[in-house]
Amino acid sequence: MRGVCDGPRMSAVPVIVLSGFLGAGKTTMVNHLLRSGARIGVVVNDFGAVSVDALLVAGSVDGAVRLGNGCICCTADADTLGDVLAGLVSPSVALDAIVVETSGLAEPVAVVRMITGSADPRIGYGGLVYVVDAENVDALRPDHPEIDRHVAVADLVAVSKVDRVDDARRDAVLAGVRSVNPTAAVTEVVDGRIDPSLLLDVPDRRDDGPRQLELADLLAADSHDHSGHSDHAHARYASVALTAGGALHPRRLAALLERPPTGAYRIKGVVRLPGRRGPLVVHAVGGFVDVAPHRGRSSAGDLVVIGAGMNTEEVRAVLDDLPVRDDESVDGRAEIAVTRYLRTGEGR
Ligand SMILES: Nc1nc2c(ncn2[C@@H]2O[C@H](COP(=O)(O)OP(=O)(O)OP(=O)(O)O)[C@@H](O)[C@H]2O)c(=O)[nH]1
Repeated sequence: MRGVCDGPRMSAVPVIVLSGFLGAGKTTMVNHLLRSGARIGVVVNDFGAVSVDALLVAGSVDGAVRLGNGCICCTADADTLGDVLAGLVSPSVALDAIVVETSGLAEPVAVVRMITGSADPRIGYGGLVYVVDAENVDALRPDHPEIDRHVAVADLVAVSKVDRVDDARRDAVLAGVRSVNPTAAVTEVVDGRIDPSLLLDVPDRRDDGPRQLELADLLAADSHDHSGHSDHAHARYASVALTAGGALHPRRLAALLERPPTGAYRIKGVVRLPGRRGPLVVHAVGGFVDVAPHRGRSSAGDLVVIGAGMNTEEVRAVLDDLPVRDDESVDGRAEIAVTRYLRTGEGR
């Protein structure tokens, strides 16, 4: 899958918002992502309070801001979040993704709006991940209606602590999530072990040459001690790819990007449109679409849908229907369905 979107605009750093009620398992998941080999910036959006999470996440280095593997951890309140993000997306920091962990009490939608509304081309939207605590969610719901409200707007719901409930309870929680949000990607996690590839492009840095033992290595070694539930770790993660030699139909492509299939979390690709000279990089999370001219070397024609709980046959059918058919003519105005998502000044 790597190499599909190697163009410069894909250097827009995806900013993932990670939310969930107090104690749901957000920090545990952040720690797991930090072990993935990707360079991840962690922003703890604690609205002013000194954050215990920041210390936990960075705990192995005495609360230092820059982690040994190049990851960065910092705190930001609503007013400073934009500034913090602007600093983190600078090319010199070279992050693969940023995770903004909102405090359990914060309103994640406000953070999402800030990211999707950002005019900074280096900031991309990486989706809203909401952690639901399988063990405690039923007891919390009556007094905390915001839980269902947040589940309803999430792009991915991670149901945590499934190791602490029986199958019937787990299924009931999953059904409850689906009733509130029928289209989100939904996955179960134990000890935060979500597949990082579901959320971000994990680079293969094995060829980076000799290097010192870093924090990520130590954390990875440590994680092996807790791998009793590894069967769950990659459960339900799926990707479906289309390799198309020719152009895709702009309206059908736009429909896919704007209304991703049930269970899809993100869609990315390098595509051609009929009559348009250069290929385009497309990227969508939760119906938030980003399009840019493709200037990288990888050839156009690949599109990947990544999700959890998808009906992969249905997704395959949607993808197979995208290429312009031989007997089909596409009028020149159709491409606006996709190119309207080009940011200003990007060759609309
Ligand atoms: N058994 C079990 N425990 C878990 C799991 N995920 C997290 N925990 C534990 O639950 C507790 C809370 O996890 P955190 O990751 O700190 O939760 P949080 O959402 O960051 O909490 P706040 O920052 O207080 O909002 C910790 O003791 C974790 O070890 C899981 O899947 N299974």
